[in-house]
Formats: sequence, C-alpha cells, structure tokens
Amino acid sequence: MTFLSNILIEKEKEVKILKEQYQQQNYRNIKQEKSMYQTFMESSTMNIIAEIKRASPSKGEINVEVNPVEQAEQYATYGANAISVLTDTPFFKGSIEDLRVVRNTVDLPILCKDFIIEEIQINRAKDYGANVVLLIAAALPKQRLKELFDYAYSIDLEVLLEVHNETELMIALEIGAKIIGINNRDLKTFTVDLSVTQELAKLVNRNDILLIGESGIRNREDVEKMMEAGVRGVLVGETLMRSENLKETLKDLKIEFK
Ligand SMILES: O=C(O)c1ccccc1NCC(=O)[C@H](O)[C@H](O)COP(=O)(O)O
Repeated sequence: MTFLSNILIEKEKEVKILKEQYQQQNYRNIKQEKSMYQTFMESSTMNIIAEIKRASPSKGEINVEVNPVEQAEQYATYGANAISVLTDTPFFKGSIEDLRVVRNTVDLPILCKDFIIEEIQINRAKDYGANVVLLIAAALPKQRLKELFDYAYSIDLEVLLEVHNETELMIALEIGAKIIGINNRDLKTFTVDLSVTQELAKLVNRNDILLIGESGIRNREDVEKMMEAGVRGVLVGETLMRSENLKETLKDLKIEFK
C-alpha cells in the first residue's frame, strides 16, 4: 500500500460525506482578468506559487500554527505570483477554510491543492475562491482525469496537472493540459530529486505549455536549475513556511528570465 493509495482511500470517505452534506456556498470567487496561464507565460521573472503548508506526510509538522491570512499577505507583498493552499486535513492539517480566508485576503490566483477524485471537490474549490485546481496523473485513470479536467475548465477553473514520470507526462499532453506541474517528489517514496523536472521538461517540445517545477526548491540555485530546465513557475512550500524572513527568501527565488 503506497501513501497515495492510502490518501485516496481517505478521500473517498471524505467525498462520500461531502456528497451528503455539502451545499453550494456563495463565497467570493474572483474572476481573474487574466488566467494564471496567461500571466505566467507573459512574466519576465520566475513565477512563484507560494504554498500554505502546515504539515506534510514526509516532514510532519512544518508550521501548524501559521496564520494563513498573515502568511498570504506577506506572500503577496513580497512578490508571490499565486498562492497554493493545501486543503487536505488528515495528512496536511490544512482546510478549505484556509482557502476561504486566503481568498478574502489576496487577489492573486489561488490553487486548491488537494487530492481531487470527484467533481464535488472542484465545485467546492470554486465556491471557496480557487482559480486553479490540482489534478494528479498518478491518482486517476486517464479517462477520469480527462473528465475532471474538462469539468474544471467548464466552470472557469484552470487545472495544474501534476506528473512525475514520462508515462504521466504523455497522458497530460494527450489530455490537452496547458499547465503541467512536474513534481520532483516521488509520492510513493517521498524522495525529492530536481533532476525529475530537468529530465521530463526535455520531453516537452512545445512553447505553449506552461511548466511548473514542484517540490524541493530551497534556494536561488534550485530556481536557476528549474529555469534552465524550461519551467516558468515553481511551487514552493516548506522553504517559505519555515522562512523567518519572507521578504529576503522570496527575493532570492524571484530570478529574471534570461
Ligand atoms: O510534501 C509532502 O510530503 C507530500 C507527500 C505526498 C504527497 C504530496 C506532498 N506534498 C504536496 C506538494 O505537492 C508540495 O507541498 C509542494 O509541491 C511543495 O513542496 P515543498 O516545497 O517541497 O514543500
């Protein structure tokens, strides 16, 4: 049994309850003037997706007591281009409420980072103010991924489609993903290796695909590696959640494209 299969079992239980209890909310949903795809493609500096990550299966507690409003304010002030909110509770100690308060704080694009297996989770992400949802290629068969991908776009959400190997990358391309996240973390072993992005990015010979390097990015040198690999955005969690000087940390990561 892998971590991913464990979490998917938990998600099935969560979705069952959601289906019984969730009623559409009328929270604020900000329609961005430009999509995250468009903004990131036009930017002259590396795009930082700064994550609200209280805890994780690989690291345990990271910053459980974080105030998501203050963290998001600082992310926005110091140059983050989007905010990712980990909304899973059992494994990451986040919540959909974290997403709602972040939405009420910043106008940046917000990524709902969860393990999505059903449309109802996408509806809830939108209700609470997300602009982008995560779909994980390793979590679902291709046909189901495509259905959820199409559903998200049909309700005006963008999709960050996450891959970790060549097979998943080809599936993402076949589905028509425009934003592909290459996760440096193996969800089965938790090993983090930036060469995953470096190798997979070489296989994407298309300049209309927005590549995001995910996980294990600690400093400017790592961002430079990601930039050389061809990514236009990086998703950074732990480094920012542990930072004691977000102004300096974000400045360090935000490099100019050559
Ligand atoms: O972070 C984990 O331990 C983890 C384990 C299993 C599935 C997902 C996991 N993390 C979610 C993420 O994708 C990361 O939070 C994100 O890429 C940022 O990573 P990092 O900068 O290394 O915190």
